Amino acid sequence: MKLTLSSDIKKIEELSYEKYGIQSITIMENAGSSVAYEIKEANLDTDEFVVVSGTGNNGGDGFVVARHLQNFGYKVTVFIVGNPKNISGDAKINFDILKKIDMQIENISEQNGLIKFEKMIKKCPYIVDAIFGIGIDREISDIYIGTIERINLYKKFVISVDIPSGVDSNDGHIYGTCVRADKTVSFILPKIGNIMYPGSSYSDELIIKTVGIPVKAINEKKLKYQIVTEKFAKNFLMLRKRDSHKGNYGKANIIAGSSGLTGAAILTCKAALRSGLGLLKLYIPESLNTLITLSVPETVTVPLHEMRKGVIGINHINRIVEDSNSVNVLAIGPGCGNTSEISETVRRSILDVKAPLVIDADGLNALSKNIKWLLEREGEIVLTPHPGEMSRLSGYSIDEINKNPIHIANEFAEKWKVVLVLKGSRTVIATPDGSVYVNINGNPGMATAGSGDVLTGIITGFIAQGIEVYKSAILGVFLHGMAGDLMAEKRGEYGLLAGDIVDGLAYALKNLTNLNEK
Ligand SMILES: NC(=O)C1=CN([C@@H]2O[C@H](COP(=O)(O)OP(=O)(O)OC[C@H]3O[C@@H](n4cnc5c(N)ncnc54)[C@H](O)[C@@H]3O)[C@@H](O)[C@H]2O)[C@H](O)CC1
Ligand SMILES: [K+]
Repeated sequence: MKLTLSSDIKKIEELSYEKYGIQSITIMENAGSSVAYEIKEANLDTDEFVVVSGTGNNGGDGFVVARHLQNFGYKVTVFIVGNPKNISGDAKINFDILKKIDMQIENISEQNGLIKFEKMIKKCPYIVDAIFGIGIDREISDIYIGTIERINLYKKFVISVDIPSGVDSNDGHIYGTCVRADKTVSFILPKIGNIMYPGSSYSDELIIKTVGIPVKAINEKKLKYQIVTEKFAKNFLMLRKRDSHKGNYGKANIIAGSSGLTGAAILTCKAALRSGLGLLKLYIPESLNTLITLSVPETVTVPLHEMRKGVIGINHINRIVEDSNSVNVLAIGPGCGNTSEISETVRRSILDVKAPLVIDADGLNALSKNIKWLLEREGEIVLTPHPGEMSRLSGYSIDEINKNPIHIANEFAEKWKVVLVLKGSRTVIATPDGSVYVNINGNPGMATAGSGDVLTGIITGFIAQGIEVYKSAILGVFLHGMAGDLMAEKRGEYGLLAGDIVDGLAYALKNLTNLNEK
């Protein structure tokens, strides 16, 4: 499902009005009535509702909701917040209708308005939040703060129009305070602020309603962001033919692990194997070889003589590069340690390995000191940073990255021509052509040591099988989250281990392939 900026929505609405002859008042009517029907069908334990309207078009939607609720037999009181003189356009038309049908209208901004409002919502804690929609553009102040804080204090049920008031629809940040909604009815397509944190956490449920905008208008607007859904991801899976053999499922080389960090190598290999690839080769310091072969017997290991204990010496790089030019993918980084050897291995792989690369963890830390190596890269490459690694790669602070991961991932992927998997509560996959995919499954239990190693393994495994690189990244992130959700269902989030995600992968893949067979 596509994801929008407020400018995208405005462009789509403009196209609909100017090119396709749709009347904006019709869209407002459809928007407001869709919210009213959502309330009616929820069969809430009330026959009374309070509608809180701002003075913009979100407020206009609220006026339409009020009229439809009255028609459904609800007792409705409308509270305006802001100066009613600012109400204009379609909102004004609907405001004037309310006055003509003797709707109970109060003005919170008037003397004692807030006291009246508080008294009302104590009696009737069922509220429609139509204060701000995609038009909010600054910190919330004075009377609006008082209104929103009272809504959150006394509410029994709040339904937000388009987006909870206080969320920035373009990046999900909060303008100081925000309505906490039980439901949000958004229109046409979800906004980034509906999906990204913290905005996404201000509504328990999100419903998207088409409100009469022609599909032609939506398709005419090139939208670069989209949500990863099961329907979207499962199409990337390769079906396994009955008469196949392991050669059909590709080969991957992995450089991972060093003394004290073998767990990362084990998790990455197990995850790659669980993804269904044919043959996996792990380059490992020879002193760690026994441990690895006991832990992951399905992996072919290449024990390499160590110049320094527990580290792969640079004397092996030519062999690794040569080997890797005859496999489907090379992954570097999990548990490699921050050494000059790994840095040289990353450099040579970027420059000389034409097969797709997956670089994670310590491989990223090496790259971040020499980002210009990417300019000499010929083959495809996937980078899988968490915000800390992304900060070192991009120069943005971790706070900036967490505030706007979509924009920063998009900018970096286009600039450096990489597939970027920016991990987080909403993992973002950005591609060199400027497309951005937001994954919305997964759970906080997955924020655990080794979870990133598992993701690297999954993505590597899918590339090995011949799935396009960007699709492998999307499918890998989706399945990683699906596996984590399946295992959290069984074991809870607190006790979730990265190894559980590896176990969950098999079930997640089974579920997804069953869906494909239907
Ligand atoms: N015809 C249409 O455009 C339709 C829009 N839909 C709904 O309209 C909202 C967008 O409206 P809204 O969010 O109210 O934005 P506006 O620009 O109309 O008005 C906002 C109003 O508030 C002022 N403002 C912004 N931030 C603040 C603040 N922090 N404090 C105080 N005041 C603030 C701003 O200056 C404007 O004056 C959209 O979400 C839909 O719900 C219909 O659904 C479809 C038709
Ligand atoms: K709202």
